[in-house]
Amino acid sequence: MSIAVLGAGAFGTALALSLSREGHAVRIWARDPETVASINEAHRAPRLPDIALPDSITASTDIDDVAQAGTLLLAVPMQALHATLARVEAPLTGQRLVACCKGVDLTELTGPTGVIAHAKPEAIPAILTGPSFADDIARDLPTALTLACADDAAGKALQHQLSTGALRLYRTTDTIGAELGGALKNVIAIACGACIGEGLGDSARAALMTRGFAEMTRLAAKLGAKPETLAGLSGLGDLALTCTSELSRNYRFGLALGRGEVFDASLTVEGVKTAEAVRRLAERLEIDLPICAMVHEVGARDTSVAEAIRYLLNRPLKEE
Ligand SMILES: NC(=O)C1=CN([C@@H]2O[C@H](COP(=O)(O)OP(=O)(O)OC[C@H]3O[C@@H](n4cnc5c(N)ncnc54)[C@H](OP(=O)(O)O)[C@@H]3O)[C@@H](O)[C@H]2O)C=CC1
Ligand SMILES: O=C(CO)COP(=O)(O)O
Repeated sequence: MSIAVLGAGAFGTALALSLSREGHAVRIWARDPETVASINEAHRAPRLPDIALPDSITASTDIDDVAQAGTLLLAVPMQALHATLARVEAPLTGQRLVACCKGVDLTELTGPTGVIAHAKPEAIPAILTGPSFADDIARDLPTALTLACADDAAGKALQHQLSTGALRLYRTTDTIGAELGGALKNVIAIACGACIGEGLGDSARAALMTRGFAEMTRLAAKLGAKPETLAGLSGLGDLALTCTSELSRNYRFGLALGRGEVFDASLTVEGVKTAEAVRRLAERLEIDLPICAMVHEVGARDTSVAEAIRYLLNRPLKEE
């Protein structure tokens, strides 16, 4: 079954490259004609500029043409997913739509598989998520990810189709758990970056990671996810990576907040809008997610990092 990627950013291009090494010819849809020309003529993607692409990776601005592939990897930012799917006019009956984005949609308050199910009910939704930097995948470094699909037969087929020599996929049917882990870890990574940027130290970061994980599992349990999914690659695994590495844009965004520096607005930082969506979800479900709430306020510049930390430290003492 053929594979195509919607979105010519760092992650979509890295996945295309990884699959091309297994002999797949991969087509990429990009909205920008200059990006398409760069991929087809210079064999470079502007958002992954240091890596040369093989001839077997080609690009087009014609989304309906690219979207004919049996497996479509959806690698646009979370808040652009619905609009990108809406651009595809032809029905996607029985096609496997694999979300590669991390977040919660601000309009629908669902993760990417919910958005896919709503926008393209005739397709099979899945999500590929877990600890991986695009650059590592592009350089063929060892990586392990979670492939979640409620349809287990389709999930098995995708696991085999998308695994490569360096990219090892584990499988689950728990799409809610997989997508919430990937979405929420970005919010906690912003908190951890802000903590280090403010000079509060590694002990405080460990506390934020642990209590942040408690918030992740609390929300996930309320939405019917399995606890073991949150404890796996898509949850704890990605939390560990993103909260400790300066390669993460979410972590670096937090660092800039803590240091009072300006951050490059052209970079994709999923945790900001996810924090807002999660705040709304928490209010709707009547659950307490104080770290996520503080990230939302600090990201919106309503509260300073120092005030947010003071608030978290002064909450009533309770059992762990
Ligand atoms: N980079 C990474 O290491 C990883 C990223 N991810 C996830 O992958 C997703 C994409 O991230 P990444 O590839 O890094 O992001 P990039 O910023 O590198 O690229 C984003 C891509 O989406 C396109 N895009 C942006 N806005 C829109 C829009 N409104 N409509 C259509 N296309 C749009 C961009 O086009 P243009 O260039 O024209 O702006 C670009 O092709 C995110 O959810 C991220 O969390 C997951 C794992 C690892
Ligand atoms: O999701 C990622 C790592 O798993 C990439 O993190 P950033 O989006 O913070 O760069």
